[in-house]
Amino acid sequence: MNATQTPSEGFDHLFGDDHADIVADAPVCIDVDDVSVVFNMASEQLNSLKEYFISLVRRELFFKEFRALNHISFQVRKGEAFGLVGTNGSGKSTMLKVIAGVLEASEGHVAVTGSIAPLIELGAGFDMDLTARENIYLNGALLGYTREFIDSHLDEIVDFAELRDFMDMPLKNYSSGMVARIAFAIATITEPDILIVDETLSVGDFLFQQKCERRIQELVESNNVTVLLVSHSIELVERICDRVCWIEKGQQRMIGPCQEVCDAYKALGSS
Ligand SMILES: Nc1ncnc2c1ncn2[C@@H]1O[C@H](COP(=O)(O)OP(=O)(O)OP(=O)(O)O)[C@@H](O)[C@H]1O
Repeated sequence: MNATQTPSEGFDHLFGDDHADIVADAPVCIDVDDVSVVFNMASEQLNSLKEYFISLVRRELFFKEFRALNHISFQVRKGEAFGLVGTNGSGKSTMLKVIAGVLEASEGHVAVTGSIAPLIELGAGFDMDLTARENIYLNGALLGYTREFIDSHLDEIVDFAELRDFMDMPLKNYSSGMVARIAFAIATITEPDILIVDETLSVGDFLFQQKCERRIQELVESNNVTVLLVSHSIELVERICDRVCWIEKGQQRMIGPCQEVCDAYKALGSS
């Protein structure tokens, strides 16, 4: 399937390996239908908030439109591991934010069935002044967990993150890798319907990255959890994903079986 195909066309024959075959008949749980995202950006370079307001009051401030996503369409089935690849600034995170409901599409629609655990922006859903323990409850509540549920799973979360000695330290004193550990541990303590993983894992050390990858693989193998993965590690995408969508400079370049799309994407480097 290429960028010009509609999402409902030519879908089923694209699955290659065993896991992909298993989920090929599952119901669609993410339907991205002709989505565009347009950002308004100030057309002049303004150096301070003061300059901005003066220009605004004088009606001298003009905006130009920037299309971060241009008519993107794809469907993801329940239990599928779906990757998004593309070079820097191509719109992958923007796409994830629209799916997670953090950002509204300027045009088109996204329909999502099920609960989402979004690991998109590191620290989103956390209060850096609170301790890690307090943040586990705060972030857990945002993911829909009750206090009783967190109480009974706290040890498991802390053990997975391997940060038992740091639970009463404010999160602002954590390194980015430590924040990622807490965020990943909370998000995957149960099986969310949809797990969205952006570059969150890249700040973790290699041991923690391996642990997260194993956990993601377990969730994928359960056939119940849909995983949406954005990573610049093409090897990680190749290991985890069934299908991949390549978005380049806001345009949908290619969608299909993981290896096929990854090979085409990697060929960018040799052209
Ligand atoms: N709030 C915003 N306002 C204006 N432009 C934005 C905003 N958010 C993103 N953009 C722009 O949209 C484009 C796509 O950004 P996005 O973060 O989705 O890319 P990406 O593919 O995830 O990039 P990377 O691989 O570097 O993380 C970029 O040019 C970025 O500057």
